[in-house]
Amino acid sequence: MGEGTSTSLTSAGGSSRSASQGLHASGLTRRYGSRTVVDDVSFEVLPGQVVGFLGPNGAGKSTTLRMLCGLGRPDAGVALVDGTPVHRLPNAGRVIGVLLDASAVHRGRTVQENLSLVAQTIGAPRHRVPVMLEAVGLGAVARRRSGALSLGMRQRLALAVALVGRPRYLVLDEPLNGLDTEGISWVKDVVRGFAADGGGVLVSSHLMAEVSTLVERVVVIDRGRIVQDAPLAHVVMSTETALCRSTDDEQLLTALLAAGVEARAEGGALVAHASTRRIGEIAAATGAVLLELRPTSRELADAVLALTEGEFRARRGLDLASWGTDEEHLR
Ligand SMILES: Nc1ncnc2c1ncn2[C@@H]1O[C@H](COP(=O)(O)OP(=O)(O)OP(=O)(O)O)[C@@H](O)[C@H]1O
Repeated sequence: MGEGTSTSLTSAGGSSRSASQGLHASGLTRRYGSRTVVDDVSFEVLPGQVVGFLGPNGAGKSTTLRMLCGLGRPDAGVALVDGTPVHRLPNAGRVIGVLLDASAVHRGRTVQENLSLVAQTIGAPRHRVPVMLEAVGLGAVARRRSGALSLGMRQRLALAVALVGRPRYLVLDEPLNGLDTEGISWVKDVVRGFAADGGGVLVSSHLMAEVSTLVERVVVIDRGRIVQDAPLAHVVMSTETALCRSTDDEQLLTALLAAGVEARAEGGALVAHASTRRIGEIAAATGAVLLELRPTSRELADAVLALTEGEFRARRGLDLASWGTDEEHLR
């Protein structure tokens, strides 16, 4: 693949894959004083995957991402990149593209200077700089001081920084913040294209609706511990609400209500607030023949809230609204 060609936004991922390939967090642990803020965290991001890293404020996402990129040393555990401990990589910037803090640019330097500095530091070819600036839509402001950029433009510059070395992996902390609708859709396309070319992406975001249209797997962290690591489809599958149809829905509805299950007829089926197992048992006891029984899906935000609810309950004064809505985060 030629450098600086029309494939400039794509990853350097290859088609052959060995068992050790991928980004692996293995038992990562970080303590601040007596507090363990990341506790024995393990998960992986394989080439070609886009994985969402989700959790409430203060859950330990950024701390984990920093360790994964080699920017923070764990107190225990190790971060592996294609089988090599990240801190042993001679030039991690060419392997992992990192967007951790879009405002971490030299505000007095121009957009072009900032990107050139990074390219020089990680040994990326000089011609990648103008190519990347054009690719992220900053070609026209290349000579503008970075401090004068809008938040959305800073995000684009940060993405250019992450991509300039044609890495195999991307680690993106809140890459959608500050972007308008077009910008969000553009970043998502970049991420999808990167993964389609064999790169692996780990992305953290509070914009659940956006995440749910981007990732194929979800890792949820709460109070420093992984509470879920599963395909998106599995995570959004509700364990509390199911849809069912039987040869006699009226009889089944009566039986469900009699058993104390909240249920209603809807669109030629029954929607019942119980597990599929419970509904199956009630149907069997009634002698109803089930034609269909499946869990319904729910919003990703609701699923993650359900997984991390204890945290919110524990924090007085901070209710579920502390997640905010997508709109609030976009403001
Ligand atoms: N340098 C530090 N010194 C002490 N505590 C820290 C430090 N950095 C982070 N923490 C604490 O570690 C915990 C995890 O923080 P972290 O930034 O990783 O969470 P997060 O999930 O990224 O949160 P957010 O969604 O708000 O960005 C928090 O309680 C935070 O206060």
